[in-house]
Amino acid sequence: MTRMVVRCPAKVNLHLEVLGLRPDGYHEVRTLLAAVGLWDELEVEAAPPGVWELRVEGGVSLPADNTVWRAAKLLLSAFPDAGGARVVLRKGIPAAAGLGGGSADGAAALVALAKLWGLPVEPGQLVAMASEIGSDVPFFLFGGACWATGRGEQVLPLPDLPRYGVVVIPGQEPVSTPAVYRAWDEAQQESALPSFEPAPGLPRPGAGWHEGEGFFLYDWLVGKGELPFAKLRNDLQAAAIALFPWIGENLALLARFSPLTAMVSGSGGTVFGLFRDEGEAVRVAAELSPRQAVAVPLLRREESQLLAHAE
Ligand SMILES: C[C@@](CO)(OP(=O)(O)O)[C@H](O)COP(=O)(O)OP(=O)(O)OC[C@H]1O[C@@H](n2ccc(N)nc2=O)[C@H](O)[C@@H]1O
Ligand SMILES: Nc1ncnc2c1ncn2[C@@H]1O[C@H](COP(=O)(O)OP(=O)(O)O)[C@@H](O)[C@H]1O
Repeated sequence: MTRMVVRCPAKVNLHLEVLGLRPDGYHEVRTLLAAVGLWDELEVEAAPPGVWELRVEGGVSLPADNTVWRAAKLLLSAFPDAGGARVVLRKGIPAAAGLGGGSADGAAALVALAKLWGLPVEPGQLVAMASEIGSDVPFFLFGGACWATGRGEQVLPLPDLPRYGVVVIPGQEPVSTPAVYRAWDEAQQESALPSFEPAPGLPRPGAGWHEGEGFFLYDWLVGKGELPFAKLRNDLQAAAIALFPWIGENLALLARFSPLTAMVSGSGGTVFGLFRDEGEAVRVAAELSPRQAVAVPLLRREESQLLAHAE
């Protein structure tokens, strides 16, 4: 294999609980992540050892230490003789929007370069490298719908969701994830809640797990019901809106169309609405078009497998 093109999907957080600030500076979260059909494209071509070139297309300029380069560095430090690469990253996913584009690119770079260089990477090693790149990166190795805990890097794959239609409004300016988490911290201090001490591996009642009720996705998981739309929420939403009031305005616009649920994705500024099917999502997006709204499908696991799209 000397050349490969991999498509990298975006994600939305259908549910995001923030449990508290951890001693390591990250926040303990529980989140329902779902891959959606909004894509970046990563093209990798084999080159002699020592050659590394990355061209980014799509009007976005990325930091030198971007997620694609970080993926390559991790592989090269584990396999120093792996080789070189010429890479083109075509950005279709808006950056710093809560859609996980950088994380998807990092995961795609790991799998594409490992394949290109023929590296014997163990699955566990790949997941460990992914979590080193970023908290949301392991999710993209699994795709579909996943429940993620810890700082978001501990991922449990879930069954595919029904074919809901999603309308996303990406927003008008980049939103910094650390700034939104900091705003969440400040809001907690004002309400004088204690900070969070993680006890890894132990389910904690009160978040996702409702005492007496069990895991709040249980009925859906065992095929006994719909997603619990009324219980889905994003704990970062208020902080994101406080920093960027236009996020709240976009949310209000979506709410007019009676979605099953509508919320901020991750730390924003994307807001999304969930609709019964793709046809309804397409009609809503057409009415919201001045706000750059797009209708995107929720992807089945099979459709969001990174290598499944390799040419
Ligand atoms: C909010 C979420 C929800 O899925 O997504 P985005 O809005 O970024 O897409 C994630 O928690 C973002 O994950 P990700 O973007 O991978 O974050 P990382 O690169 O690991 O961390 C960037 C910074 O965000 C903060 N951070 C991130 C994850 C986490 N659980 N707690 C944090 O406090 C920290 O300040 C960290 O230095
Ligand atoms: N491959 C990449 N694509 C986009 N942004 C990247 C990438 N690598 C690093 N970044 C940096 O990560 C930040 C967050 O990007 P992104 O993953 O798009 O958003 P979010 O974390 O909100 O989902 C960007 O502002 C950018 O500086």
